[in-house]
Amino acid sequence: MAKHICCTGGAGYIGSHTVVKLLESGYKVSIMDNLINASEKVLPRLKELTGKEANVCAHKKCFAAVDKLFAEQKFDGIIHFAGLKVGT
Ligand SMILES: O=c1ccn([C@@H]2O[C@H](COP(=O)(O)OP(=O)(O)O[C@H]3O[C@H](CO)[C@H](O)[C@H](O)[C@H]3O)[C@@H](O)[C@H]2O)c(=O)[nH]1
Repeated sequence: MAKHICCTGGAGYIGSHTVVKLLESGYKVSIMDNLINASEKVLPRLKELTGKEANVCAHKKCFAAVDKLFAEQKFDGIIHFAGLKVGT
């Protein structure tokens, strides 16, 4: 059975490229991203690029959606890309 990876920040720059590679490599992928610095348009592009569908939790600061994701899904690993840069 395919390993299941949760990718936080998976709609962002590095995260979305990682999701593409994971899907192409045969992993099952869940994306958790609050879209604070990403566009929803990225999400359908991931399927267009890979022909495979990620499970998406674009939670927009809805913590209940995050709780639901973790209650319903079992993950083999989590890759954490959800973060904001601080300007200098
Ligand atoms: O609390 C948070 C904070 C952020 N995010 C999400 O995390 C993702 C982070 O991705 P970013 O694209 O913001 O950051 P990256 O580090 O992937 O990429 C950034 O750094 C790169 C170089 O390291 C390039 O400069 C790129 O253009 C720039 O966006 C975003 O989708 C954002 O919505 C959350 O889900 N929750």
